[in-house]
Amino acid sequence: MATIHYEADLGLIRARKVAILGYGSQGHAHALNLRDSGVHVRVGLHAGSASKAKAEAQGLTVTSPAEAAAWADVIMVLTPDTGQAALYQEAIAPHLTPGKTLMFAHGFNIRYGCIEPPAGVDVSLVAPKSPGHRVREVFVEGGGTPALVAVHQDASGQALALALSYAAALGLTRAGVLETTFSEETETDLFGEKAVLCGGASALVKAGFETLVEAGYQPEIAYFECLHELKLIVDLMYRGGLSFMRYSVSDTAEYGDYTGGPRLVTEQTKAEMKEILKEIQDGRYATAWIEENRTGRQWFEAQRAADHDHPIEQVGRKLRGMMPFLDPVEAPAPAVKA
Ligand SMILES: NC(=O)C1=CN([C@@H]2O[C@H](COP(=O)(O)OP(=O)(O)OC[C@H]3O[C@@H](n4cnc5c(N)ncnc54)[C@H](OP(=O)(O)O)[C@@H]3O)[C@@H](O)[C@H]2O)C=CC1
Ligand SMILES: CC[C@](O)(C(C)=O)C(=O)O
Ligand SMILES: [Mg+2]
Ligand SMILES: [Mg+2]
Repeated sequence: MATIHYEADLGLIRARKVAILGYGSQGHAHALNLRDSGVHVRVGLHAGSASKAKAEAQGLTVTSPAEAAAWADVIMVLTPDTGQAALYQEAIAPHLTPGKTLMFAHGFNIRYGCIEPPAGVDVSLVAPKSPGHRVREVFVEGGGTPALVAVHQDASGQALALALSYAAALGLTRAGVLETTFSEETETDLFGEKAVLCGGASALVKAGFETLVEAGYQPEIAYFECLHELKLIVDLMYRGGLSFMRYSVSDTAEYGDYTGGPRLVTEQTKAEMKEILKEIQDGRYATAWIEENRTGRQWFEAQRAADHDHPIEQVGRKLRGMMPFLDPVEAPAPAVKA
């Protein structure tokens, strides 16, 4: 049974100075939620950072990552995973004196041995099971998102209590903070995003859309059927599990669920999921991703560019533009053209 924390002593984190390195999806949410919970926060950003103006506009103090790391008792690393090892060497390690705490929102660099902190510091992880923008929005609404907590090094004997206090300041204990290890967090997170949440879901949505459009149906209908309505269906699962979704949809849809699902997600699909998990566990997947970044991310940027103007994206932009109540947003244009 998982150990789940719903309470923590906020006083511990309020008594520390916290540096948030990075101000992207997670960084802005952590910095703002901590600040609103009465914690002393500074943001560390590299020279020329596009995020700097946003952080300053929110009233946050922004310095270089090295200055923030030198100032802080707790250093939370919220920059992209594959750049963290270099940032650690340049800006964090020189200031990681005994008694400080190094924190992550994902265990990648510790799990795969890219960062090896010195003895004498605490190393922990608070990993929201949520995109950063929701971590902020749900906190502002008075709720919280679930999260995982893990300790890699406990020099002070207080590493878990401090990480839980940090999580509470983010609102995460309102939903539950599950104790885990860096390995379990890293491997399950990489598996979930690759096989189900991002890889699996977007491939399913695109294949459904393409099947309908190639058969001559209108792209607008295919968009609503395969992308827009998926959110509404997942919302039912989110609130009441698969059973409530099946209760809310028609019996005809439920019959389609039982007859269609197993034809698409077959034993072969599950065998591929197991292979994906094995590659994550033995480090092949992490090595490939680190190498892709080291060699300039050409393949990655080409995938991003190709999907940016996929027909489902073109028709989606037009339809969302007619529904301002959805609060439509545009992702930045890809760095390269398709
Ligand atoms: N995205 C999510 O919701 C989740 C992310 N995580 C983890 O959180 C961490 C951060 O990911 P995410 O929030 O997606 O990252 P983003 O890509 O959204 O943001 C990265 C931020 O880091 C800044 N940055 C880049 N390089 C440097 C540097 N050298 N020094 C200082 N700042 C830098 C960027 O600035 P600029 O853009 O101005 O260059 C940007 O503000 C990762 O470990 C990730 O695995 C965990 C759970 C969910
Ligand atoms: C599902 C993707 C994620 O793991 C997350 C939002 O939890 C990420 O790395 O962004
Ligand atoms: Mg995740
Ligand atoms: Mg992830």
